Amino acid sequence: MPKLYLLLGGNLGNRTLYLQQARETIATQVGPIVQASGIYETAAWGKTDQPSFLNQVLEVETQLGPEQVLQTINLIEHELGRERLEHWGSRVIDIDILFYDDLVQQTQRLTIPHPQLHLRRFTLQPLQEIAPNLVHPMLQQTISELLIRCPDDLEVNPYSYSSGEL
Ligand SMILES: Nc1ncnc2c1ncn2[C@@H]1O[C@H](COP(=O)(O)OP(=O)(O)OP(=O)(O)O)[C@@H](O)[C@H]1O
Ligand SMILES: Nc1nc2c(c(=O)[nH]1)N=C(CO)CN2
Repeated sequence: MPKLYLLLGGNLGNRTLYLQQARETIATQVGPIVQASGIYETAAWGKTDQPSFLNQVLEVETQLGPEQVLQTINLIEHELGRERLEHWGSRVIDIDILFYDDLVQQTQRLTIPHPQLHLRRFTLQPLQEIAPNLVHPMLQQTISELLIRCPDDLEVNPYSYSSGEL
């Protein structure tokens, strides 16, 4: 079954509760979560004048194709109250597709692997926890290697491990 890596993030409201609700909905609508990283508190990247985020990475087994995954996670974001206000702005929940097996796809709607994952410590740190030896299919480097070379030095701190348990 295809293996999918998702990044969850949010910096508004009850951040742990939104992550928990996202995990529960993903498990029923996308597929079983086979690994979950701990939850990290991370300084806002890109647009820095906003509250810090909680981020977590999930490995999910799914029978959905990539476009169906995108449709489903957009619906979950909508159900949980996500409003698209501004690019890189504050949000209650954001769900990004990081990898879908070894697929490389660039269309207007969907880019896999996520085009900026190698530039974002808030993504690489939780990803490294559950998939250190995963090889990026375009960059041909492992997640551990990408993390060492990541130019971003924003703070990424462990926040909660118990909530990351399955
Ligand atoms: N790998 C991907 N995962 C999720 N959405 C993607 C991906 N590639 C392209 N998209 C497109 O991006 C849109 C969502 O953009 P969104 O508003 O979440 O961007 P953002 O979270 O502000 O920024 P970023 O994508 O840089 O994290 C989706 O509707 C989708 O069509
Ligand atoms: N720390 C952190 N910063 C961000 C995040 C995020 O999830 N975590 N998401 C963004 C838009 O996708 C922009 N900036």
